[in-house]
Amino acid sequence: MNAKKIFNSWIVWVLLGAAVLLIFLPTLLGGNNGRIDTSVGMQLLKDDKVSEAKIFDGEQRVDLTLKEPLNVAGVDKGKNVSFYYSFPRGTQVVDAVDNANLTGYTDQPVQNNWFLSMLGVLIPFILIAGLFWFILARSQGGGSKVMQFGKSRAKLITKDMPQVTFVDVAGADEAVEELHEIKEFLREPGKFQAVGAKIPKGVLLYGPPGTGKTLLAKAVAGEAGVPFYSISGSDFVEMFVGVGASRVRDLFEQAKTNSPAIIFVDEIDAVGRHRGAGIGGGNDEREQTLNQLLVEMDGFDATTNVILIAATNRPDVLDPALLRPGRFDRQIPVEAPDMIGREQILKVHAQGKPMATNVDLKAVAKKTPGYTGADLANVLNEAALLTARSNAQLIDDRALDEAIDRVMAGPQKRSRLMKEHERKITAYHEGGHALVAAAMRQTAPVTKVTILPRGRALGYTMVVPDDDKYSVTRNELLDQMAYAMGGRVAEEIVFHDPSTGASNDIEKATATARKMVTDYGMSERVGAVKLGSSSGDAMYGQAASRDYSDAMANVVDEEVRSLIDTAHDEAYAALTENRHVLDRLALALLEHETLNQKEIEEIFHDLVKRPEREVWLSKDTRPVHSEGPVLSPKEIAGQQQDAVVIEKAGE
Ligand SMILES: Nc1ncnc2c1ncn2[C@@H]1O[C@H](COP(=O)(O)OP(=O)(O)OP(=O)(O)O)[C@@H](O)[C@H]1O
Ligand SMILES: [Zn+2]
Repeated sequence: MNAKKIFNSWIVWVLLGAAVLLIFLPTLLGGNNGRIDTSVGMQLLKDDKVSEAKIFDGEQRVDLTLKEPLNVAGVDKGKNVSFYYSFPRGTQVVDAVDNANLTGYTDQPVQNNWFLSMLGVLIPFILIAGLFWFILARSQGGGSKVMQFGKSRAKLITKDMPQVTFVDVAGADEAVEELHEIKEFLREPGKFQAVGAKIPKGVLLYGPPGTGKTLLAKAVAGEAGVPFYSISGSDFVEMFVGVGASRVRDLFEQAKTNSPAIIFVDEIDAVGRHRGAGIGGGNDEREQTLNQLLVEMDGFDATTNVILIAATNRPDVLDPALLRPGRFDRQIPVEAPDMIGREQILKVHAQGKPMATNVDLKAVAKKTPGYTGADLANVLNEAALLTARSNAQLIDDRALDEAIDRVMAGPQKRSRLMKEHERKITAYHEGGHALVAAAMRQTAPVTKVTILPRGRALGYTMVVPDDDKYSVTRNELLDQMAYAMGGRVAEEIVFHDPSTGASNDIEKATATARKMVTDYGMSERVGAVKLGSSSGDAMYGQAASRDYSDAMANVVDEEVRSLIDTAHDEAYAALTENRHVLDRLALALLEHETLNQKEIEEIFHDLVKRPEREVWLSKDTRPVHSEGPVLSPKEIAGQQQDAVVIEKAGE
């Protein structure tokens, strides 16, 4: 921990001061409490000025209460009547007290309230200890807000003149298009003001992490050539009330004096959460910050020329007040890129990286479904690192393949020596996934199987569709569940002793089954009903709320179980029917560790596919309607061409 930082913080000094004060307080107070000289005390007793006396044997102290207020020399106590003095050991003092004419007299032997005096000494130390504990806890909690407190705010608010432009943002054309207008406005506000056009005050970019939200915001500033002020929502959330709000004020002031400008607030959900939500109800500080933000936004007028861009992965938890017209009324989704987008992003990041001539970025894009811009940038960087490490000059396919796996699952664990039996289990497990996937009717081809451990996985099987998919059908989901169970079922069939390696598969299959029942309306017994709300604030530990009865919960559980059971049966059937293929695959895996799509297809040449499933009916009283869909114009055109070809062939 950085001690210097701690002592920079005034709050620490204040607390330390308080503790020191407390240590010396008893002494200081003692002086004021009317300590008098022994001789004076004895004289007072003699002069019959004392009404009550208390002797504390242990402390060798006598407390006196006088009959009337007295200004004793050296002790200006005004109207006080309580004094005490210390006495030397001996009977002298006791005699003096005895001889005096007192209304009350107590002799307290050695009892001397040690507990209380100990407490007086201990409390300051407890305070100091508590203080340090507090600092430690804070700094470990990742926030270390105490330490930042005294720091200049300018460091949290960064000003930048970004050089990036829209060209650097690939595969996010819709978002870029929306932002073009903002750029135009910042460049030529007069043009918009002249026709009375209202420009949005705030733009909200939302989407998964790493999709380029920050990059987009910077690109707007870069294109318009205006300063870019950025701060993260989590920086606002200070422990001291009022700091966040004043920081917001600062930020807007800075931006306004340098307008036109862009203010970028990352992770706005940290301040912009629905008020009164989260653990323990509201958080005053956060609310104040949020309110200040709203006030500042409302204060924008047509001549302000400042645009607020915010980013979040959780638009669902934002306070509705933020989304009202005149605030973040423009909301732009920034999604993970599609295949073409991925290729474009790869092209952007491949600049300045020498590639082997046979490298096909389109193929890389195809192998990386679901990867975000940040992932792809990472893939190319990893590939470059691997190339440099092996002293090669050009990045080739092998480096790219390894980089893709690395980004997905972490580096290979070559050093991990697996026992032969464990490798065999893994080979059958992964073989089981691959075989069941290939035996299903609605599943994309298996493109890779490996038993090289990587990250936390012992191996993995990759099933990648030819095209991006935006929705999934019931049969496809059932297929997915079946091949998720495939690994576990293969272990069962071959070894009669399943391992723990399947826990992740089981978790995935169960999650799919539950969604089919509660979200997708794919269970006959439950029907097309949405159960529970998915807006549960998982980040704050709230589970999705359940808005159905216990009886319905039972039905859901039964349906989930039955779906899993069916998947288990299907995997079992596929694997037992093709046991010889499974053995062949396991053997190849044990020998080569990794198999590519071509090698897998060869092994599967005599694989028996599962039959199509029966037509699914949502209810018995809704029988199969035999008419299928119409042909699309494209299909009709295709058919006519076929007919022409057949005619030609028949000539
Ligand atoms: N569409 C894209 N085109 C080019 N590069 C991209 C794209 N998306 C992301 N990147 C790369 O990923 C990096 C991280 O992206 P960025 O920080 O903008 O993501 P983000 O959406 O703001 O993520 P977070 O939500 O985690 O803040 C960028 O600096 C850039 O190198
Ligand atoms: Zn598995």
